[in-house]
Amino acid sequence: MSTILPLSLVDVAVYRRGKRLLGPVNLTLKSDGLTMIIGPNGSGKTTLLRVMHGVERLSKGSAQWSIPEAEARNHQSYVFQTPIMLRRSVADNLRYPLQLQGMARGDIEDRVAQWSARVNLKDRMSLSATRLSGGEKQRLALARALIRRPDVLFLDEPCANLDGASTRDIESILQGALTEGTRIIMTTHDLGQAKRLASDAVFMLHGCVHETGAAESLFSAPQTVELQAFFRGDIIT
Ligand SMILES: Nc1ncnc2c1ncn2[C@@H]1O[C@H](COP(=O)(O)OP(=O)(O)OP(=O)(O)O)[C@@H](O)[C@H]1O
Repeated sequence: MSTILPLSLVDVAVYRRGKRLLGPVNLTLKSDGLTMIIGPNGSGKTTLLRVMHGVERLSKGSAQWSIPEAEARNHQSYVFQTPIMLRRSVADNLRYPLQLQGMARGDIEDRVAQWSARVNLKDRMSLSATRLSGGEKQRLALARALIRRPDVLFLDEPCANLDGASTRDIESILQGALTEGTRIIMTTHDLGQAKRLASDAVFMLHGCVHETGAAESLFSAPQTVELQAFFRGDIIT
């Protein structure tokens, strides 16, 4: 169970060059489960995720964890759509976040062995991470994010460029992390994935939270005509 949640966004807005990218957003994230952020292209999903992670400057409002933000940052990991690899071996990529934390060498090696097995990269450990396939890179990115045991994991479209088998691998790693109590907040364009993984969902439209709720009710009985249209696959303007 997370220690840094809930996260409260109060009247948050982000403007860039006079254009409103987000807001006003009022949203509270409770302490467990997987929140899926869905919505059409350009609706503000990534901006919302970045606001939550504290890497997007707010033009208005506040985003507050249950502990001071600087401290809360140490308990979060963020995985990008296109994984960024260190130009080093797979093993070194896994060691790196633990070295930054100042963990003892023996403990690092134990943790690295554990995670290389969990994400099925054991036989790739000495290979340069840049030579991995797309699916392997994303598994490594996830392992590198989870190896620190963050309270909260943010993921921006982690399966966007992956085939079915790789997507299944990623979802199974996420299910494992959820079972261990990691709080996950992610975006996806894949409604099937949203239904498979989400415990609650946030539907973004034109930079605002248009509808939100428990996944079960939101997917089976969307309340707004816009979300109904989105689920039908209509173009929403
Ligand atoms: N740094 C920026 N400066 C100006 N405009 C930006 C910036 N970042 C994003 N935008 C614009 O803000 C809007 C919201 O973008 P965002 O990436 O959050 O949407 P999204 O829902 O994640 O989109 P997609 O599904 O296409 O990834 C878009 O119109 C985008 O073009």
